[in-house]
Amino acid sequence: MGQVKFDYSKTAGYVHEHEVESMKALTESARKLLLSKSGAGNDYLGWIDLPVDYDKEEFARIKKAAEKIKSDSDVLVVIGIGGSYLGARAAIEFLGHNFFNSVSKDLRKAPEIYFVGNSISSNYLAGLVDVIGDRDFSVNIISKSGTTTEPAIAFRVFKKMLEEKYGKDGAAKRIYATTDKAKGALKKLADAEGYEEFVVPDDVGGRFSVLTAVGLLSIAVSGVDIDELMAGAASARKRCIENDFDNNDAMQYAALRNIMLRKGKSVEILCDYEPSLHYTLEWWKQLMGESEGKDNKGLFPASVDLTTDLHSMGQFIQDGSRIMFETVLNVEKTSREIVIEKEDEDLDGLNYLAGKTMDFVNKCAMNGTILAHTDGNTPNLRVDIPEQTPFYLGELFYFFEFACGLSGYMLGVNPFNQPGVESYKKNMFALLGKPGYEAEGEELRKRI
Ligand SMILES: O=P(O)(O)OC[C@H]1O[C@H](O)[C@H](O)[C@@H](O)[C@@H]1O
Repeated sequence: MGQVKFDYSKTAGYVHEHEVESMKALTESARKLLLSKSGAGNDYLGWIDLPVDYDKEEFARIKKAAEKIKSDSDVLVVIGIGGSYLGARAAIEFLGHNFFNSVSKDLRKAPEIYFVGNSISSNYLAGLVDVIGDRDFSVNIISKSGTTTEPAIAFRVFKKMLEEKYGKDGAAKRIYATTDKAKGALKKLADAEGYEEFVVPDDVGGRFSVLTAVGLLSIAVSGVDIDELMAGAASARKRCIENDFDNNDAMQYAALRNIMLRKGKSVEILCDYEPSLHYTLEWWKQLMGESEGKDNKGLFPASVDLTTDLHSMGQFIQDGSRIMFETVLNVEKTSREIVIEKEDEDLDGLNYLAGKTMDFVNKCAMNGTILAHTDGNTPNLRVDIPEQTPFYLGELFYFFEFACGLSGYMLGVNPFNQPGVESYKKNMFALLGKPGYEAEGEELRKRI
């Protein structure tokens, strides 16, 4: 069986072995800090042991709830933002049909799944109401804090819609609340209304929560084997915590990221060659961005979908400001093959590809691009994913989480807080006239 692997061999002309060598001690001390739970943000390290130490009773309840939703709903509405949304969406897109919500139910074998409460767009929300129409649906409202504005607004709308359709009691049986075990407005509401509740553990921050009920319920509804997902994460965990640097992909990746930053590369672009990985990149951006972007430091995490964006951003990556490096997610074996056929008249000039698979073409594009960008002084790292299966996705999630924790400590920041996110919220509340923010509101309005 393969495994998710990290490869930095293509940086050979740019990063020297002695530079990697000199990072080993720092990477090892960051790992010690993580595993001994003695570093900054050590209240939020529950994700480290999660794959082997999770609430089995709740896990079984998640599976049961998923079966119920599958049996009584045509649509599942998942309400959440940031860490309460991106992991589930990443997993469902990585593992599901590329046109998950559009294919027939026979192919999908699950309800349609839509994400909402991740913006404040009334247009988007109203559109989703149209999509549901008069069909049966359920709601999974997810908020660790239980007080985030975007999901709270969306929940009001879908809660009312459910209550009008099924009555208060019927609606309560279709609402699943994933939140803190004790505090927050959502917890209070869920208790009062009698919703089925799932817990976001205190010591797992939002962006590290995909393998808790936050991600697992909707992932299970989509038909994914969540035991396999956890097994993959457990297998990556073992390597991350036990192996030495030379056999430790997460340590090597963390080291290479920090070498790049120190050499003046301030942007890391994560690249995929499969549209179904788009949200994996989005999940990664929150993970890295919120963990490292603080104290005026950090790599800016960006992403491109390839080859799509080679026709838009490719010019800049090849030839623009030399501020970035790339990390390519390489799916080694495609889930579905298409062979390019021969045509009698070669009008489009493609007969030289006859008999080749589309994936062969995709891989040639990838390898050619890696070399071209490297030659253009955009160094390339690569993460190899054997196949798009739950097991390997579990490995991938854990690999990135562990590397993120290491990399943040090597940078000298607390990777597990996000104080900067509060500034916009404060201004928004002040402008909205939220009680308690009156004076700030007056000041801000003068500046608009
Ligand atoms: O789950 P919630 O408490 O609603 O939080 C959702 C998201 O919003 C916040 O503003 C944080 O910056 C994120 O880290 C978090 O994932």
